[in-house]
Amino acid sequence: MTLLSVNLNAVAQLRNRRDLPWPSVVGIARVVLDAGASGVTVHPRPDERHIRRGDVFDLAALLREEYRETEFNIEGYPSEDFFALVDQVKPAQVTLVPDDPAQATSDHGWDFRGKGNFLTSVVQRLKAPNRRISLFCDPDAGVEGVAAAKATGADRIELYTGPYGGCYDDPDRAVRELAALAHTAQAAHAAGMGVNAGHDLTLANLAAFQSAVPHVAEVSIGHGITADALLMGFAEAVQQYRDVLGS
Ligand SMILES: CC(=O)[C@@H](O)[C@H](O)COP(=O)(O)O
Ligand SMILES: NCC(=O)COP(=O)(O)O
Repeated sequence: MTLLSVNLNAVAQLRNRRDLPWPSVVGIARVVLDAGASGVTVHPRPDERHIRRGDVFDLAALLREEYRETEFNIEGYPSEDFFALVDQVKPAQVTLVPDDPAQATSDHGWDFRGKGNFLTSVVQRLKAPNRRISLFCDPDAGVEGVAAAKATGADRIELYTGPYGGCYDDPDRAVRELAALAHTAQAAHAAGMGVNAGHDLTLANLAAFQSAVPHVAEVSIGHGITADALLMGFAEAVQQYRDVLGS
């Protein structure tokens, strides 16, 4: 069984088109949590192109007051602003990504060997009771990359599934991407690390991913499920993704 955390970035980006409060990020969070999502994910980027700091605090209050059994996952680059936000919000999970502020989206995992000392100090600074630290991880990190990730003291890796998601019109490459993801997931499990996954997962590619890649505890999905929700609504979309995940 793999849990589903719904990323609300795309909802916030739609809201930001106008100086108006809808669609409501908190309102959609309620819908997806009521539909059985295990939590919500946000990636507050420095330019606030989608999720704003206020959204983070509003969502933290919602989960603390109304959805105590669910998890808040905050993604971001470990800047001083990010540390301060995490200290104030105290999410259940922090997912660290090596993103430059100018990046259009997250498109690579950490260089665990080259940034090992940096990540070790960051993980130690973020460690707290009831908080999990996850590191964004390239699909081909393999045994050596996972060993370097483990050495930082992080709890989990998050498999970057963007290259797999981009194979929607290339089934042969999709098989190769899944093999790399499965190898790294197996290595993480053997090393005693938890395995998350995310980026460009969709209803169309999730079943093959779920069949091929072992030990995945949680997927965080935003862009694809939002596209589906425009057609079927978020409650139905969450149910269909959960049906595939068995959660
Ligand atoms: C880390 C990752 O792959 C996504 O969670 C990220 O949140 C995508 O960011 P954008 O929604 O800004 O593309
Ligand atoms: N960590 C991946 C995530 O939260 C959502 O990524 P995407 O589904 O919006 O590509």
